[in-house]
Amino acid sequence: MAALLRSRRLLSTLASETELRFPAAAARRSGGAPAASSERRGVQWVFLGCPGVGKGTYASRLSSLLSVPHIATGDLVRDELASSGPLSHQLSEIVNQGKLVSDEIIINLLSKRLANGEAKGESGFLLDGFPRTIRQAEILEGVTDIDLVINLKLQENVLLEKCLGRRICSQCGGNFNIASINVKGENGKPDIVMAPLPPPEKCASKLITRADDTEEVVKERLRIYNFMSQPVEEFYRSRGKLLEFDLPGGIPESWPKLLQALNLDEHHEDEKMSIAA
Ligand SMILES: Nc1ncnc2c1ncn2[C@@H]1O[C@H](COP(=O)(O)OP(=O)(O)O)[C@@H](O)[C@H]1O
Repeated sequence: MAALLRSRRLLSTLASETELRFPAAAARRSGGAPAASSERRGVQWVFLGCPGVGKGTYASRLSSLLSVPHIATGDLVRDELASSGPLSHQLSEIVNQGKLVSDEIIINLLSKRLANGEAKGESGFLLDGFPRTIRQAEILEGVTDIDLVINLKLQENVLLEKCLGRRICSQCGGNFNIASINVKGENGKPDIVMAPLPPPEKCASKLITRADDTEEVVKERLRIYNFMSQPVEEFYRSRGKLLEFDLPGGIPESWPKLLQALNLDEHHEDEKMSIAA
C-alpha cells in the first residue's frame, strides 16, 4: 500500500510537470522495480530510427504479432492536424517545416492516447517516434519501465528515397511505397535493394503524399534527427537497452531477420503455417 501511494505521488508530481500518465499496470513503482513484469503485461518497447527507416512498418507488424498497441506519435500529431482542433494550425506550421513539436504538446497527445487505451484494457505498447529528445526519454524513464529499444538503421541516401516514395491511401490509411531502391552499400556494407510496395488496385487512385515528405523537409527532418534524437540512442545504449538493427533490405529480407534478432522466430514459423493453412 505504501509503495502504491509513493508511486501515485511520484506519478502525480511528474504528471503535473509533464502531464504524462501511464496506465496503472505500466507505471513504475517508486523503488524503481517494475510494477508488472513483461511476462504479466504486454511488452513495452520503443522504436528509434531516422525518418523513413520503417519504424511504422515493423512496429505495426510486431503489434499484430504480440497483440500490443502500436502507438506512433507522428500519427497522433497527424490526427490532431486533421481534426482542425485548436492546436492544428500551430502544429501544421511546425510539422511542415520538419521541426519537432514541443515536448509538452507531444506528451499531452500521448497521455490522451494512453488514457483511451487504458479504458479499453490495453496492456503494453510499441512506441514509435517517442521519445525523440533526451527530455522525453527522461520523462518516460521516470514513469514506466521500457523493456527494449530497437534502433532501426539504414544509410541516409536510402532514407531520402524511401520518404519521397511514400504514399498513403486517403481512404483506408494503408502505407505504400513507389520507390525502387538499388544503392551501393556504404563503408564496405552490402548493396541495398528494396522493391516497391505497390498499393492494391482499390487504393491506387486514392494515394496521397504526406505534406512533410518533400525533399527539403525530409532533409531538415534528418538533420534534426541527428541533432536531437541521436543522443536518445546513447541514453538507452548506456542503460543496456538498445538493440541495433541494420536493415538488410526490404520487408522480405528484413522481417525474418528482425524476428530472429528479437528471439521471436517461432512466431514467424506460426505465421507461415497459418498462411499455408
Ligand atoms: N516525439 C515527438 N516529439 C516531437 N515532435 C514529434 C514527435 N513525434 C512526432 N513529432 C512530429 O510529427 C512529425 C511526424 O512524425 P513521424 O511520422 O514520426 O515522422 P518521421 O517520418 O519523421 O519519423 C515530426 O516531424 C514531428 O514534427
